[in-house]
Amino acid sequence: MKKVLTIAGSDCSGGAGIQADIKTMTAHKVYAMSVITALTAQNTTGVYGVLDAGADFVGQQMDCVFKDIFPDAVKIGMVSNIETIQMIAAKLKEYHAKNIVVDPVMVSTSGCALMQPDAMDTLISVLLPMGDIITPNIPEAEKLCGFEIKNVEDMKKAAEVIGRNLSGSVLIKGGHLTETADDLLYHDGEFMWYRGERVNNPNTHGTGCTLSSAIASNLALGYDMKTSVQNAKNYITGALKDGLDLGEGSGPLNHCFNL
Ligand SMILES: Nc1ncnc2c1ncn2[C@@H]1O[C@H](COP(=O)(O)OP(=O)(O)O)[C@@H](O)[C@H]1O
Ligand SMILES: Cc1ncc(COP(=O)(O)O)c(N)n1
Repeated sequence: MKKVLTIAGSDCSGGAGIQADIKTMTAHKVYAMSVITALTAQNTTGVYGVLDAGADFVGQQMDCVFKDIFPDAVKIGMVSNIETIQMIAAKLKEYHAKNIVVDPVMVSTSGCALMQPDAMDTLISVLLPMGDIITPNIPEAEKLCGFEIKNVEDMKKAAEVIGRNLSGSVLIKGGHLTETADDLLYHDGEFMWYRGERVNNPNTHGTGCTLSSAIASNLALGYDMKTSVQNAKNYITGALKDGLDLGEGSGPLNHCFNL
């Protein structure tokens, strides 16, 4: 069985973070492991509290995982502070982790900050360059490239600017555009569009976490980058189309729609 590790924050309401990641990985029939960076008290309406696990304890969890059940792929989500980011980067290097997917989580779908503002530079300079692929949404890509993204042309420019200093691929997710849900991959100097049917579903809590975990699962299963992104895109579209409607705010997806 292939094994995938998520390094992310816990979402007690089960729609995003570690919980979304484990459900997605399980639906892909890979063995899921988790290193928890922070506990969040959140639900579909907002994030009400964050309790950091602390860099040392994150490092200890990573030691336990990598020394025993070595993952075939690693997905990184919410990492809220500088020390934790540095610890994760050091451990990924120490253990020669492979198939690294970095989702630069900054703000939740409900609009709450999940990363301390002063951690941005460390994320950009230390963690993003370690990714085989990074998966910013449009607001995150805007922060990374420094200009506004209003249309698909801007997405291309942003992908090129963000990818310039990285050896891995950049996937800019188009979920925040209003007409389409097309994602753009910048891979080995080439652009590739993943055209997605825009699903009329306001319940998008955890879409980014789910997509990045689906990519990591596909990489672990041995698919190449382009195929992994396509398979993950098909999975997220299916999970959205299933139309689960839970909670008062932007609800979670049905991760098990295909089982
Ligand atoms: N309404 C929608 N219909 C179809 N796909 C969507 C929709 N909203 C988001 N997606 C897809 O979900 C994935 C996550 O994108 P996005 O919501 O932009 O990320 P994030 O959750 O990080 O903000 C992308 O593949 C995006 O195209
Ligand atoms: C612990 C945690 N991690 C990440 C997100 C972002 O979720 P989304 O996938 O909707 O951007 C979240 N709301 N909570």
